[in-house]
Amino acid sequence: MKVGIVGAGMVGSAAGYALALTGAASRIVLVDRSEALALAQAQDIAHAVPFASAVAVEAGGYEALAGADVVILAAGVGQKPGESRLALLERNAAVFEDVIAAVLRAAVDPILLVATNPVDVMTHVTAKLAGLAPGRVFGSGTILDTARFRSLVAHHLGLAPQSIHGYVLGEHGDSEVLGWSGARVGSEPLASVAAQLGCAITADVRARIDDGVRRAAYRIIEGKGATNYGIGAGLARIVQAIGRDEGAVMSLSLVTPELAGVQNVALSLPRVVGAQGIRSTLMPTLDADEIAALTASARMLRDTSDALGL
Ligand SMILES: NC(=O)C1=CN([C@@H]2O[C@H](COP(=O)(O)OP(=O)(O)OC[C@H]3O[C@@H](n4cnc5c(N)ncnc54)[C@H](O)[C@@H]3O)[C@@H](O)[C@H]2O)C=CC1
Ligand SMILES: CC(=O)C(=O)O
Repeated sequence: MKVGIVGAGMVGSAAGYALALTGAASRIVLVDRSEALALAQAQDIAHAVPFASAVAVEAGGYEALAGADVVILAAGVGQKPGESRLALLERNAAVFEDVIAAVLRAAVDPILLVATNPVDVMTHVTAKLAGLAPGRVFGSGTILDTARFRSLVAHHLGLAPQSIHGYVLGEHGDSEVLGWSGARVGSEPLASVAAQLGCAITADVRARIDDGVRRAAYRIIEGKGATNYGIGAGLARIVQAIGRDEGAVMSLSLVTPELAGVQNVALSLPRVVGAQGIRSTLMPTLDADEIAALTASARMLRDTSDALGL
């Protein structure tokens, strides 16, 4: 599978590296407005290939995206310390005006996978600019927040994150909703397992994990200026699910016709991913507080999209 990556900075290069290590792509093309950066990243990733899987890694202009099955969009600005994702919207929406047109001049009917923040509204911007079939334009959404949630719960219980099943929903950002009520460990409800292991999820534990998920990006950006490894791995995992036509369930952002009375809003819900992109959505079972929080998140995103005329 040929995968294009537009934006060869911290996120784009981490995605390329993860794709090379996992073998989720057979060909990776990096494109950036800085040709020198794209070339340097491609060469550096290519030097990992002898230790990893057989994948061709190159840099090029937009024309090099011809034949790409999936194009990851990671171009634009990231947050400065203390800055919210939504504060990036105007700058990154302007970048996408040019980027999406250039991608679609080269690649025929690709799947567009948006990582640029604020990822939900940027997914909506991309869907509108691209005009591709629903399901072929979607965002990484809360895949990273879900990974953070699973990691922190796993750490509290002393278990593997792979055995924790639960999703973060709504915005990839400050209004996101941790789906505590539906979270399970193996096939058992989280609260039951936590009690059996003597690691109850008290209000304090819950607040600490919520903060750890919701504020992770702010803390990491304070420390190293960007986040990249988690999202890079998440993007590669999504590409893998597309390439293998897996039917994997992941929390991803898609323009959703209606949620809790809010129309036409891009946000994350559990989505089923296969060769054609997102093939369906699974409505999660939530408690009353979670429904209220998800509705508020959807309304906020809809209001933000309104401001852009989406
Ligand atoms: N969805 C998620 O979970 C995450 C999203 N992000 C977002 O990903 C985006 C990229 O972040 P970083 O890689 O850290 O930033 P970065 O600054 O390291 O890389 C961005 C790259 O985009 C390129 N670029 C800018 N305008 C362009 C254009 N018109 N055409 C082609 N290339 C262009 C720049 O030259 C730069 O190399 C940000 O919006 C950031 O907030 C970051 C982490 C997680
Ligand atoms: C930057 C960002 O969106 C994240 O790490 O969650």
